[in-house]
Amino acid sequence: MTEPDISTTEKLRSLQAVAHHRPVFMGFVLVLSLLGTLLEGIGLTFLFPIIEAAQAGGDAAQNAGGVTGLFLEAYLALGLPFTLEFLIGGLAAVMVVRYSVTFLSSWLASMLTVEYERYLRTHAYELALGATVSYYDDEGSDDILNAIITQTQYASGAIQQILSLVQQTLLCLMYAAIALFIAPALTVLATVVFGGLTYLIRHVIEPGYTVGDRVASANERVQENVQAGTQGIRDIKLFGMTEHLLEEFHEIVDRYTTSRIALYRNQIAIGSFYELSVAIVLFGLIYVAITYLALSISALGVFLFAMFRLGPRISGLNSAIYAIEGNLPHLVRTHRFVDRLADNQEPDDGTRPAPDRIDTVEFDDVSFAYDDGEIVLDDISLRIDRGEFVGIVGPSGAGKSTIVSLLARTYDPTDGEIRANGTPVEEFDLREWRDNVAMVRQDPHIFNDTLRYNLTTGRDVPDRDLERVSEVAQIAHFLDDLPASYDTVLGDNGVKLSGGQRQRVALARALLSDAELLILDEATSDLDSDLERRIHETIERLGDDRTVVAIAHRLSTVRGADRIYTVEHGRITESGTHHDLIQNDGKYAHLHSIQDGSIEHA
Ligand SMILES: Nc1ncnc2c1ncn2[C@@H]1O[C@H](COP(=O)(O)OP(=O)(O)OP(=O)(O)O)[C@@H](O)[C@H]1O
Repeated sequence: MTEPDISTTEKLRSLQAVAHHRPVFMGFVLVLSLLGTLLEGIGLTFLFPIIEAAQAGGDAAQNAGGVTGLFLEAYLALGLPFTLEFLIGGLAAVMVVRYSVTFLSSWLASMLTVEYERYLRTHAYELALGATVSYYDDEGSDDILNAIITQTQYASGAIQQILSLVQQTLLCLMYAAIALFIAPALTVLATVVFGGLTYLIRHVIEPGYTVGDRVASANERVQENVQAGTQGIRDIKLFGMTEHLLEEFHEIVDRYTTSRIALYRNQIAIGSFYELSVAIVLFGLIYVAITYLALSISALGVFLFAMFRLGPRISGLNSAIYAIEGNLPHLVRTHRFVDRLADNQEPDDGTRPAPDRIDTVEFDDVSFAYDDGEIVLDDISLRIDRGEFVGIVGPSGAGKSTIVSLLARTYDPTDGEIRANGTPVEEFDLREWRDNVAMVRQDPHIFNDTLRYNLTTGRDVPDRDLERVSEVAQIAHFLDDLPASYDTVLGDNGVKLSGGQRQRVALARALLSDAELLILDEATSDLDSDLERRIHETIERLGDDRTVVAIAHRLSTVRGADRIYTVEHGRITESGTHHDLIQNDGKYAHLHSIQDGSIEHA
């Protein structure tokens, strides 16, 4: 899926969202950074009394004016001798605290980063599980997977970079303030030169977010390609698509690699070029300071030291900004994705408890169109009573599966109403309603877990219930062939089972749920007719409490139904028992005659 361009407002909104995540924790890290900066400043100004003490032969107190005077007062207050040894000791103590504080703030910042990644992933996954099926139809599950697994990882990197940016900015401001205090004119000159260099570099090198956006979109495509390759491996092999897929993969991975290298190269280039420039500029400043300004040795020492420390910080600042820009596209995409998920949540406005017993289900003039707007169901009206076996037949694409999707509320009607016991189904709590509906699809999902897990979906179920449904769904027939019986792992999407065995597992799973409505959407199509007939007979014998709706192309599947609806082009064109419909001599009779082989078909 192509993403629209990222606007500045969107970037700011994303950064704001990051800043609002755990604001107290973040505030604490920032306070620690500020403390680290102050301690660095104190450490730096320690150079004043140290140089002066060195010049005075060990005792700085003789000459204690200005900054040194402040240190003298502090030492007197603490009852410490104001000598070179104690000054160096003091500086060492300040540095120990300073670097301990920096360690703590960096550690907490990395904790925040990882924690933000966990938050983003969990939040996105929760929303993804609650999103509508039509959202999945539009977005594609591979994009959703990529957004949750990969994009969140890059996106969370932004939090650490933002904190590092703040740290670097504070340090820069502190060095600049000290330098300004010592030599205002020289500092202004240095600021102009450094500012000019920053401007130049940022206009010569491609912006971080442009390269970052290329990385993000290449990354998405890598994921799509690999997913197609792994999930569709059988068709890929059978249709000789390996080469084409690999060719595409190489192309995208090349783009990903070049963009990522460019991002790192630019980041390093900014750093290196800046450090070189700073070194050269500093020599110029030293020359100006010595030749034209009458600075004391201690002031000159501190000024130069501040400048030497400032240079790499400004370079670090630029790199941090570039890195943030590189990660911004991931962050913005992740936030967009989360917003889209939030906008596409399944409705939860139904407040009534769903009925424990469903006596009737009615479709009243129900029409439906998917997102593309084309009418798929047109004025469908039908009725299903408790204990009935209802069949739905019709040509491919007629709308049969859509009818039962509406019943399970995977989608809601565009027009008309579906009622259960006279109440519109939208008024029921969605989850409770779905507990009433057990659907078995033609191609059910089998979890890469044991047969037992696939039947119970993780619930505690007594063995006798397992055996009961296994008998009905004819699982017992192949159970002995499985090496560990119910505890056999069935492989990725049940790869170790045949199509018909997969269908039987899904059928048993549905029967075990004891839902009021059992919906079979081509659920036994992969079984031979004899096995299918036996399963259907057993299901029909389960009693009057079991309401069954079965969609089938093979008409023998629904031959025994209490009522059969024929659907054509989204409309119900006839209904009745098998006998009625044969008498009616309409579409059903026609399909029946084809399947019986009594007429030739083109
Ligand atoms: N998720 C979807 N988004 C858009 N259109 C869809 C979607 N699912 C189905 N359709 C369209 O709706 C129409 C009815 O599809 P449906 O699956 O209900 O038919 P069906 O009678 O069950 O077909 P089949 O017997 O082949 O399974 C088809 O034209 C199909 O292309």
